[in-house]
Amino acid sequence: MSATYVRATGLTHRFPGTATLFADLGFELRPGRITGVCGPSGCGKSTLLSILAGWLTPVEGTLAMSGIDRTGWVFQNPYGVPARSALDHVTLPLLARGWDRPPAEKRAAAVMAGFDLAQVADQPFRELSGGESQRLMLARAVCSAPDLLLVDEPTAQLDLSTAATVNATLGNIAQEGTIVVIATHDPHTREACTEVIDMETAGCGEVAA
Ligand SMILES: Nc1ncnc2c1ncn2[C@@H]1O[C@H](COP(=O)(O)OP(=O)(O)OP(=O)(O)O)[C@@H](O)[C@H]1O
Repeated sequence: MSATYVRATGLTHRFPGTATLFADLGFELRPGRITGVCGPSGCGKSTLLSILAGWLTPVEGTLAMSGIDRTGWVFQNPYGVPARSALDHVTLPLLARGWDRPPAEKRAAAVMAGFDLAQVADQPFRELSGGESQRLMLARAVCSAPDLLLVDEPTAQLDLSTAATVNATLGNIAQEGTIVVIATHDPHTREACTEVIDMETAGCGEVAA
């Protein structure tokens, strides 16, 4: 069985005509770890997630990956089908993976409970609060069983206690063997991570030559 990892070497990025966001960033991501991408607003956290997702090529550096067949992404802004129930959103990726509906709904309900969403399972997406919608996106991502899960600011819209539930659940997902990467400036989420990529020390704010 080959090892699963993501290894970044010398990652440097800037957009055309802008300052260097980060320079010579090196790190390794492994299953079971929960890695925080931390730093102030605008320092390039979402940009680094886009590079990890393969949507953006860094201006310098390399990304080596092994064993990553499926990448999940949970955006800062939740999106869903307004009239469809919350439970349906989480069941769908399981059906897409070949599960029958009854076990898929059972599994989806259990994952939703882990994100403190049991009470909104039958509500249409349009009736969910911002924080509920965002947690729903996390539950949906978990059910697509990614090897690499990229999460952008999961606790930005949440109160302290719900944020703690989300942080604990992300930790459980990592323990099940998923590589979890979280972009955050929430100090509590940072504490819940097993490793931290500190963008502030990686060239944030440097001016391009
Ligand atoms: N496609 C693009 N072209 C030019 N500039 C961009 C592009 N995408 C992002 N930027 C700029 O790059 C900088 C970093 O953006 P990014 O979204 O990665 O920051 P962030 O650390 O995730 O911020 P936040 O915490 O506010 O979400 C910002 O100044 C942004 O305006």
